[in-house]
Amino acid sequence: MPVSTRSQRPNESNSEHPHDALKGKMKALLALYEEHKKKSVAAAPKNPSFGSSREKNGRRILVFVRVRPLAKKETEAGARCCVRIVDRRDVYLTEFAAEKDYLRLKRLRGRHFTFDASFPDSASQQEVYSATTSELVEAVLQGRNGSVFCYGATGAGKTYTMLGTVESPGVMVLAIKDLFSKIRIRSCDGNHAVHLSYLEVYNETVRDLLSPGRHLVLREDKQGIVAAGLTKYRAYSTDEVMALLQQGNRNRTTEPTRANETSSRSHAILQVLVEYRVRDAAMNIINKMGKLSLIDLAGSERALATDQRSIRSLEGANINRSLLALSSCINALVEGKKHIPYRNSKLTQLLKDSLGGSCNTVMIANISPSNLSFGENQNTLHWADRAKEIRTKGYSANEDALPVPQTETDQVKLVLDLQKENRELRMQLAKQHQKLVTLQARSLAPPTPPSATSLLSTPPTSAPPNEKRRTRPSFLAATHFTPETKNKGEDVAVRIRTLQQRVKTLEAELDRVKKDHSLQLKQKDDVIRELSKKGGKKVAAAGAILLKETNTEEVKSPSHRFRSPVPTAKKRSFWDITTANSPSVTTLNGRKTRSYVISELTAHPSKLIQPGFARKKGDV
Ligand SMILES: Nc1ncnc2c1ncn2[C@@H]1O[C@H](COP(=O)(O)OP(=O)(O)OP(=O)(O)O)[C@@H](O)[C@H]1O
Repeated sequence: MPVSTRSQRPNESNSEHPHDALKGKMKALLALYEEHKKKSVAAAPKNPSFGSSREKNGRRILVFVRVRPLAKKETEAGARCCVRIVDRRDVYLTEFAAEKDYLRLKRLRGRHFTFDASFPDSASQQEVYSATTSELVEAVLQGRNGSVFCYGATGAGKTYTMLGTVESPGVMVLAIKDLFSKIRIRSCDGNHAVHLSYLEVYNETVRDLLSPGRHLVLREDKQGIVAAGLTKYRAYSTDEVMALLQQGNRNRTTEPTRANETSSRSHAILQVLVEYRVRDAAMNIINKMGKLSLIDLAGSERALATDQRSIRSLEGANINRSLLALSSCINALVEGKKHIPYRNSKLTQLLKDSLGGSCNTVMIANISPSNLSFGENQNTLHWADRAKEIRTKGYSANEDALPVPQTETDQVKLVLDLQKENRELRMQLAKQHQKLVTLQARSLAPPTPPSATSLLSTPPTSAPPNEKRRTRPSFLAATHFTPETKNKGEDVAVRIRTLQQRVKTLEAELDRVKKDHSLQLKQKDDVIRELSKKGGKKVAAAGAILLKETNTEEVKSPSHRFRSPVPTAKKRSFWDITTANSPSVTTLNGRKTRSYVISELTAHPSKLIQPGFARKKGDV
């Protein structure tokens, strides 16, 4: 109703001045906006970091879902998209009525799931890697174990996610690249050693993919379940790891099934072990270790989806059996049962650490968007939803002592602390150097016992005599040279020899101190450089001062340690290798593998032949 407000006074009751109306509207709009903002914040995918999921009674397994694009075959078969991802977190699965089911034609049934993050078919490999695995790689470098496994029906995109193609490398490849670049940033003097092993579980037998031939036996030892005799390769560079990965993939068992032309018929586990040394508070060197397990499971499948013939049916039965064992373990873990039936299959024995140990675990559930795969998708999402409730134990006991800064203030504080420690170390070094110079001068001068006494008993420092000094044990306190106790008439030549010996010892000690110091400076500078990158301007400024200081030191870059050994022939990089559509080959035992051996290459056998990656997108 139009109201004339002209004659009304603004403070009159029931009157509404145009300004008031406007104000009211503004208020309502603001309230609406605030409400919307709150809702969208609540709906936005929470950062599924391990920090946030770290709780008293262990950490929850992080579960992600990835939808692959609709395949050409599916489109041709008239498939419709039945998966919708909202806010990168919620997955809506729609069940369409059958075309001829006229009564229910318009009736849609659906299910809704929420995960730590969900990736639509447009998500890139890098996006998936960054959200799911990059934190695990960082944690492995701090002595924690991490596992990533892909779960889903056959043809849902597990191998694509894990291995990828040469053009779009998957999680395994990106993790290894990231691991090496992180090591290069933080390592000093080849401090990190990377070992690699790659195995498959095929028909309930464990095989070494890097050295095929024998069946391996699983044993439980201090480190958990291990495959006895599994080859462990020491790797020095990303290229080397890629070559090993390709070698392993060529040996992996694959078969065309009705659902997927290169279906993985085995579960593959790539383990990357990182060993490194750190100093504890008492400056003792301690060894640490972090393990990253990257697992590409074979596809769960309906009997009809694959050929029901001979070997295939046996493979299918074994795959389903091990996946069933996996779901029993998930159930038992979720229900908090005391007995977890890990022993029911080789796969669950190998996954024991990832599911119930001290491990950061990530599950990536792969689904197809096709309504023809509704049943499989529902099944996958059901287990993924269940897995969300699994909690693994706390971090491993050998967790790194380096504090992880939470806020900018923490970072600034850490930088300042490190600067202070750095200054102290520099002072110590200067003092040691001064001592050496004095001793050298002393050795050249004619020996006069009383002055030698004063020299050696009083450290040459400008600090006041009563100043509290560091308690670092010094060789100067050694008892075997005490000039006061010597006779004045002692042979001068003997004294000089002794003194020269002391100088030698002192030089050796100084060398050691210098090395230690350089090592510590480098480690701290690396940390500061990293923090400066992460942190705000304050950190950058503080870091810059320190870097400036550090640059005056002669600290050798350790990066050379991570280069591959000098190649004898021109070494092809992983990226140079072509992926011609070579056919799979059959191995001696009759099973097919991902071997793509080109005839030209077989004439010159090399470690760096074709990668056994998943088929390209166009081949879907
Ligand atoms: N995100 C994706 N983008 C493009 N193509 C994809 C994607 N995911 C899967 N594909 C393609 O879908 C096909 C099947 O994928 P893949 O072989 O990875 O399935 P899988 O789950 O490993 O199957 P199986 O369990 O039978 O081994 C492949 O051709 C692959 O290239």
